Amino acid sequence: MPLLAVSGEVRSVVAAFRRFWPYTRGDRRWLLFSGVCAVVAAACEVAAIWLFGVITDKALATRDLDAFWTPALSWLALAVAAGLVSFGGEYTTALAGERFLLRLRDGVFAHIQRMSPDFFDRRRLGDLMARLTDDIEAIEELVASGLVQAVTAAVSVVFFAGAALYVRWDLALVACALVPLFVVTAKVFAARLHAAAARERASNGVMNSIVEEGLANQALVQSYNRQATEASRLHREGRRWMAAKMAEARLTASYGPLIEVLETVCVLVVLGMGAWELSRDRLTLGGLLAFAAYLGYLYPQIQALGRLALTAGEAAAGADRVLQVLNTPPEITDRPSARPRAAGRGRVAFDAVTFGYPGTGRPVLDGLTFRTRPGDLVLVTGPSGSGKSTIAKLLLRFHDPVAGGIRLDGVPIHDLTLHALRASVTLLAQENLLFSATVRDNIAYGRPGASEDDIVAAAKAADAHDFITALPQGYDTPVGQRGRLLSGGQRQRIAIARAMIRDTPVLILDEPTTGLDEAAARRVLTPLRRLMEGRTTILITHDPHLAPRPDQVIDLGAGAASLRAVGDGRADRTGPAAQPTTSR
Ligand SMILES: Nc1ncnc2c1ncn2[C@@H]1O[C@H](COP(=O)(O)OP(=O)(O)OP(=O)(O)O)[C@@H](O)[C@H]1O
Repeated sequence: MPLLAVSGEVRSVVAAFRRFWPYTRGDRRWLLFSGVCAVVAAACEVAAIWLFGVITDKALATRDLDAFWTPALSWLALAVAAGLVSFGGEYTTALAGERFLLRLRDGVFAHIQRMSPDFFDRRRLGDLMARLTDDIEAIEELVASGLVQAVTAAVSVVFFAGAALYVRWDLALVACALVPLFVVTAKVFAARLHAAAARERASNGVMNSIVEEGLANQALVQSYNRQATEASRLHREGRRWMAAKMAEARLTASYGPLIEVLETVCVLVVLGMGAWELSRDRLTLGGLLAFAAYLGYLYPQIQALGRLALTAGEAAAGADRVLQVLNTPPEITDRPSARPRAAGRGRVAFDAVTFGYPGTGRPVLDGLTFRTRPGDLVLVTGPSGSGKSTIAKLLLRFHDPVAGGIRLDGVPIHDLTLHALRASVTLLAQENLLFSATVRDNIAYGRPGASEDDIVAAAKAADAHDFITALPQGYDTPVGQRGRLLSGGQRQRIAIARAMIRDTPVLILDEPTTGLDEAAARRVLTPLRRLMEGRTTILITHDPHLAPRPDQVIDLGAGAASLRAVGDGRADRTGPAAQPTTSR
């Protein structure tokens, strides 16, 4: 922003500009077109003011009506032309701005989707959502429409100042001598506004989180009678947000009047000098009026530049928050040499895998080794917190082991692209979430483009077809937020159908009967067994009934992995602290 000297928030604005400018690619010609429109509109205004001076001197002062028509009609033509280019400029600015926003939101969302689930577990969803919506809009105000407004204001300043200089350079210099006052005022205000906006943005994120968490957990809130607590949490944060908003309002509200007083001082000084010149016959009345009109147009443009500096300060606060996300690299990425290999038959091998969650200092898995044949059933047991689900997260590469390696069909999993790896493994998690869509959409989520016959066949195999057809709209019934309009057992059977249609060689079942009562758990057993048929299955469970005849048992008891190979003894080794036990 031209009105700001180099300072903290200018660096922030420049950094944001540099980082986000590439997102304007494809729309720069529209931005350029908007800029050209702004120049033409400003030129039309300058010419119109000149015509106003001509009318005053040639028609009004001389009372000559004949001299009125030509400049008046020219003025009208200029007004129409200015109107048309203004429309074109504003429309293309909006178009470029909205397309910029679309691209930026897509880019940030794509980046966020590459983060491992741990990233989300450590952050508040509502805050991330605020970054993806409000904060991104603030950036648009800086980079796309902000830029066009800055160019418009800057060009207008040059034109009006040039015209004023042309009419009376000495008066114009006096008028311009007061401009630094505007600059200093804008700078002081922008710095303070940046700080207030940063508080406001952060508070907005927290408020969003409180609303999101409160609404997502309404059943818990109501059953624990905690409505008042939730309301007061929101109220407290709302007050903080209000205080920051009021600080912003105080600054913007006092900036306008202050600038107006400065402007009035400038205009009065110039008019005083003009009156002096007029009395000495060194200036015509039309000349003075045109000169005053140029100033009347010039100062608001300087004001607009100042205001843009304030907006830029606010936008930079939003940009900082988006940059925090964009500058966090995904923990797990494809190696350049990773290949999108086709899925094999599902041989899984863990070789001396050691892993601990970052910042916990203690390994959850310590030298875990096991191997499966295609189609094997591996039962993983152990007390709560012993690392059973961690095995699933490592196989899906939500995290990478600290030591040791994991192979799928003989290929180290980090030599596969994440897409290829995950296309070979299906996870049926403890808490099976459905999307807020229809039953059909939720099943088809397992394989986009699945045919109606495939969907029905998967639902039948999951023993879900009967209850689905009994629903009011059958396969078109909406399942509600997170599938909450269905029972736990029904949700689970739809999740089984979804896994069924995905049809991958490796399957991970993480406590698939958690949260189901005995009858519901029994009902999912048959479809679960159907799902496991012919796939390498890693079954994490406390319930041995789920897998009466496993090929291997991994017992992650009390910090030590004990591995029991059932059959041909493919279990090679256990964690260092454990002794392998082979049974049967
Ligand atoms: N994202 C994480 N960050 C830090 N620690 C974690 C994370 N996820 C799990 N842990 C810790 O790692 C340990 C193993 O967790 P894991 O979920 O694998 O246990 P589990 O055996 O599946 O437990 P449960 O039977 O209760 O589901 C736990 O002590 C847990 O606190």
